[in-house]
Amino acid sequence: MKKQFHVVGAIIENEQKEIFCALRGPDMSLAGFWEFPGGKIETGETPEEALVREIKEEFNCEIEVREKVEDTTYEYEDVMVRLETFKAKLIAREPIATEHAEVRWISRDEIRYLNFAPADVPAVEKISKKQ
Ligand SMILES: Nc1nc2c([nH]c(=O)n2[C@H]2C[C@H](O)[C@@H](COP(=O)(O)OP(=O)(O)OP(=O)(O)O)O2)c(=O)[nH]1
Repeated sequence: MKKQFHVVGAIIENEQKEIFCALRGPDMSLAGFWEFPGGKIETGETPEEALVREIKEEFNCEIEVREKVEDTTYEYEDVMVRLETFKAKLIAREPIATEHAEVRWISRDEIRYLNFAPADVPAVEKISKKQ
């Protein structure tokens, strides 16, 4: 059976209504794909706790987790990923890339043109339509 990961991703919106997107680097799995920042839930954590921890670890900032946007399971060639995405607000510091190749704030009109990881596509489509 394939390995299964339960992953959380944050849809962080700024005051200009742009969304924070991160590009996976060459040393990461799914290299070259854009994603919503986040990571794997550890044992004993709620999805919201995992998201706050991952964003602090990888982007050195604090978020507050808001409502859930999407819950999708995607079967990659070697792993199954269940990705839950949540809206989130920055409450302290600006996010900075420590592991990712690049980060960008993108408008909802433009977000569909980024090459997002396949598991993220339903969430990207959902937020692209909403203004
Ligand atoms: N963080 C995040 N991961 C995602 C998204 N979409 C998606 O398929 N993934 C996948 C990539 C990874 O296989 C896994 C998340 O793992 P992680 O962010 O903890 O990454 P990692 O570098 O520790 O994982 P890995 O390279 O060891 O596989 O979920 C997304 O929007 N955000």
